[in-house]
Amino acid sequence: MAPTAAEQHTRKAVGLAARDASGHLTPLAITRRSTGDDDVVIKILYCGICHSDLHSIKNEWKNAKYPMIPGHEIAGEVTEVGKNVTKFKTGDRVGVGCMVNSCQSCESCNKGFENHCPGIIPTYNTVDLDGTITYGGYSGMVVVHERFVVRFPDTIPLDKGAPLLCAGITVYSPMKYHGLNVPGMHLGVLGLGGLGHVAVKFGKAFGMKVTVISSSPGKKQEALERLGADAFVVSKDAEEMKAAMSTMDGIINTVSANIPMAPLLGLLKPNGKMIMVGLPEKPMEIPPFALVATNKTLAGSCIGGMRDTQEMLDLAAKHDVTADIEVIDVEYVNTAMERLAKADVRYRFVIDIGNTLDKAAAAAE
Ligand SMILES: NC(=O)c1ccc[n+]([C@@H]2O[C@H](COP(=O)([O-])OP(=O)(O)OC[C@H]3O[C@@H](n4cnc5c(N)ncnc54)[C@H](O)[C@@H]3O)[C@@H](O)[C@H]2O)c1
Ligand SMILES: [Zn+2]
Ligand SMILES: [Zn+2]
Repeated sequence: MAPTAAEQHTRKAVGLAARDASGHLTPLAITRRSTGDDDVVIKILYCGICHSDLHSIKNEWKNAKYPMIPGHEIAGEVTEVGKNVTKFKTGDRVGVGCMVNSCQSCESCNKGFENHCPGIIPTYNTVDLDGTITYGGYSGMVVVHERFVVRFPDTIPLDKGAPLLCAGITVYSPMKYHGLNVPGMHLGVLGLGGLGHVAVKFGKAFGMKVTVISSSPGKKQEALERLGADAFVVSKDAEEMKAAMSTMDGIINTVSANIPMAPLLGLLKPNGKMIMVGLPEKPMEIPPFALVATNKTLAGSCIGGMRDTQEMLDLAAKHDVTADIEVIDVEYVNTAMERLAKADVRYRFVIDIGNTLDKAAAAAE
């Protein structure tokens, strides 16, 4: 008789869980499934903090299941593989992003777009195919079907590489599929946070002209000097916005809050495209003329498929694209969340799980 889900989940692990919409994270003992034939067991060393983790633990998308262990920018090392696994072996440096399973047989899955599968299993806050709750990467280990594991190229450090698993693929995918990766094109990056700063780096890697559009004038110098952007427009500055009107071929909109859209759509050339990747809590108001008058496109984009995620990592290695990070201890995670809510991070917090989780868990006992 096949083992029940509970019988399969015998591997002890510890994670940082939110228990309610306060989002406060504290250690929680959990179990993960024992190694299935297609599974890769990963010792998690680093996990990035995505703004989606913050939206989720605070139940801003109204779908939280507590206790919730967030984290979908997972980097670590393989410690064991199931007997059917061919892509990975013990000791490999690997990553896991926003999903850990899908139906693996629908049209989307067959085309490599597991991110569009109606049966997608996100890395946390959902129920896996075996009926158990998924827990994310703010945790010591995870067991994942090999299809949803990617390999880090040797030159990408795991700490600076972890954010590529969500922030990287989320901006890379729309650039690829909306043709916003052409040398000489003018790309606007709206919002200079975790996603935005990686978009700037990919834009430059593709040979584009990149303009950051931000509400924070204080980020101008580092956007130009450190991240290599060509120009910086302060979205609250009417003169600067006017000067930049109708100049951009595309905009990747990474802003996590509701902001007026019409002036931003005005930055696009005729036929220009704005791709939404930010997920504010409330519906957006779009004045029809802002789109219709000069044939603009407003589109959305959700992470990316597994093949594209590996392609993105390989390209990142080739062009030396990694995240600018602040590595934190587990004890600091709640403070980091408060700072992320205030956009006070340059540009991604990454939790040093490997060196600090066990100590924090022991202290909490
Ligand atoms: N589409 C996807 O697949 C996908 C994947 C990952 C994240 N996301 C979403 O993308 C958004 C950004 O994620 P992130 O991790 O880069 O977050 P982040 O907090 O690092 O960056 C968000 C940026 O938005 C800016 N911002 C916030 N409020 C603003 C306001 N009122 N006016 C102007 N700018 C403002 C911040 O200054 C910051 O630069 C979040 O909503 C997240 O949930 C979507
Ligand atoms: Zn994310
Ligand atoms: Zn599918």
